[in-house]
Amino acid sequence: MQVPSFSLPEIVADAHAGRAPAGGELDRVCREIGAFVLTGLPLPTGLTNEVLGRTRELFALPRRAKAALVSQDDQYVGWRGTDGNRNEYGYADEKEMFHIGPRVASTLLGLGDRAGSGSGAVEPTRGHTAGLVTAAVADCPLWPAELPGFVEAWHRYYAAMQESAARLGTALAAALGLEPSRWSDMVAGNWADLAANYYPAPAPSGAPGIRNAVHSDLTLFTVLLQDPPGNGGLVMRDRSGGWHDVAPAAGEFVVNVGELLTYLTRGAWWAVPHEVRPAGSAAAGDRLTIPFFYRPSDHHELVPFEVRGAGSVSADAPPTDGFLADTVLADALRDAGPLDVGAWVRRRKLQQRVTS
Ligand SMILES: O=C(O)CCC(=O)C(=O)O
Ligand SMILES: [Fe+2]
Repeated sequence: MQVPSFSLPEIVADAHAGRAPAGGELDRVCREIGAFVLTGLPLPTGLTNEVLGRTRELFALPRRAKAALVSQDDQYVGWRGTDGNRNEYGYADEKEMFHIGPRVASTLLGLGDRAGSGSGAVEPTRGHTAGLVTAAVADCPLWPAELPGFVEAWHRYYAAMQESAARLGTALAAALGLEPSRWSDMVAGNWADLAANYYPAPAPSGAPGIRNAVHSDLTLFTVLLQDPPGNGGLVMRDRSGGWHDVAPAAGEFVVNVGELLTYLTRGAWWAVPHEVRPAGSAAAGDRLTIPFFYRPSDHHELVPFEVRGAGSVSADAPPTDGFLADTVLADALRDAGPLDVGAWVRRRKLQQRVTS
């Protein structure tokens, strides 16, 4: 099964015209599947290939250079390796990661001053990028100073993702029937993170392991770029238990609903559990993906929306099969009271950590 596809300019135009985006389909898909393909993002020509290529250069650095990018203070940013390391949910995945956001790298916001300003692609002028790498590296030691092209591409891609997410937010708010300011106030000064997952080709001997164990994201939504061909393997589980393939394709992004939207809609929208299945064999090669994790700053207070179907799933209903999204659903229904995003995320991470 494939997930549905939406054109960003079309669903935004619907929202601006006061129509239900895609004739109500966007809302239905977010309730039932929690994932869709998105096209028509405002990206300058060549930027996705540039960011993918530069990110491959990062993972190709000698291990010692990458180890210098491990954060001492915050295990969720910087570089993390494969050797038996557990991911933030406590699972051992076969992947390396690099993760960064404005809470540790304030220069990421420097190119974002056009956000929300128009319909064209986000492209900083030369004057904007001059001195950027120097400023970024001086500001945050997690940037690889030996790869200026990486630092610049990540800033440009971050700005384009912020603009894309702002536009998508307009359409999602319309799909939920929210006042536009209710959404825009929530994401003003957001702490979206940009990350990369690198899954090496499996060893020629031995069974390939799971690449990214099942989880749902602690975001409002995530916008994922998959390296085409990338070798696939990503699957999403809809609310009724069906698994959907989301194969990489040029010009396509995968959007998945995150647990913050399940919480805010009190269960109406589905934070889709997903995983990256093992590569069939070493011949399948490696895989690179770049997720943009969109969430408000830790200081934002979560106040659930009044939307159709909110809370209509009973808190007493037993979890269907123990997937993580069932837990957040029960939490959302229990009405946890005022909670800021930072406290919510810390609580979710503790709940998700596996011990074996
Ligand atoms: O690499 C992928 O395809 C999925 C990545 C993912 O789910 C994540 O980083 O949260
Ligand atoms: Fe994910």
